[in-house]
Amino acid sequence: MAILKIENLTKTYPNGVKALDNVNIEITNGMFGLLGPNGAGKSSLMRTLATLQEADGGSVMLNDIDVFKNPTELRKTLGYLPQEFGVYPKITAEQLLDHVAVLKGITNGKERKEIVNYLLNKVNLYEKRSQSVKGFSGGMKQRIGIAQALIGKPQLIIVDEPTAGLDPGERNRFHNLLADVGQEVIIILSTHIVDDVRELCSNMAIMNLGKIVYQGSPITVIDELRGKVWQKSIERSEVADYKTNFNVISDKMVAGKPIIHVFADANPGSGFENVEPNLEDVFFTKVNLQS
Ligand SMILES: Nc1ncnc2c1ncn2[C@@H]1O[C@H](COP(=O)(O)OP(=O)(O)OP(=O)(O)O)[C@@H](O)[C@H]1O
Repeated sequence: MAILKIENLTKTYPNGVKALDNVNIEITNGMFGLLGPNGAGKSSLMRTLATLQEADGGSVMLNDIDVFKNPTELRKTLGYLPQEFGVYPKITAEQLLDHVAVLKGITNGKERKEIVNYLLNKVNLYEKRSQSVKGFSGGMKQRIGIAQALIGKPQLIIVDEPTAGLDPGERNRFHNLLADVGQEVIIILSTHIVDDVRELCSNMAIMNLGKIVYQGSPITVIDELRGKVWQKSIERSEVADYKTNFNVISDKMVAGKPIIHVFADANPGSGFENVEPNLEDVFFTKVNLQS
């Protein structure tokens, strides 16, 4: 079983932005969701774990590998799918995987061919292996991206905002693929899409303004909110007033009318009804009410 221990991680950019503010997380096998709004610091954390940028302080251990002291060791066992997966203009799917396999130190040509074919099949792109990756759809690009991340049997796989820009069908296929990669390794899924985490992850953390504001299972944190989320349909002109007078978690338009969710220990007033909390409520409670 793999364990990733992140301790007291800090990073302040030269412009003064504190992107990582004493981050502590422990992650074991399976899919771990890192949820946060844009600018929360997720990419900074992912890039630091992938040894693409240095932290100012703190430590990261993957089993007995000290990631900052021994980045080369970490890279041997890392699969990384960055937010923007850039590819060379003319390269085919097969050539791309072969190239990454060379970079990961698989020097034997026959072995490389076997791995490349296995992965092309696994991500359902074998038939497209001779096509230029540049012309792939968003979903196909993400699947070839995960295939390259799987080369070399990594213990830690990091995927940064993998479903942004995918249509629902592509998103589904990508989810199935991630779930299929299995429970053998640590997969960190960084996203601002609450549904991605709800559907895939047994453990998660919520990040905001460089800090971890929650870590645990989605189910536990939903249980903690039970009985405390109240819903009311109001007029558009009333939204600002309600935001001033109540702990409004979120407001959403349903059939042209705003429906607000309010956080309160007891019924906040007439017209409110208690509703079953969802992960989106959790996310907005942690992000909006604590910052
Ligand atoms: N190279 C950099 N120099 C200066 N500031 C940066 C740099 N990279 C990120 N930031 C800032 O650090 C904060 C965290 O950014 P980061 O990209 O890590 O967040 P994020 O949660 O991944 O957001 P997004 O989903 O938008 O990528 C933001 O305020 C961002 O503007």
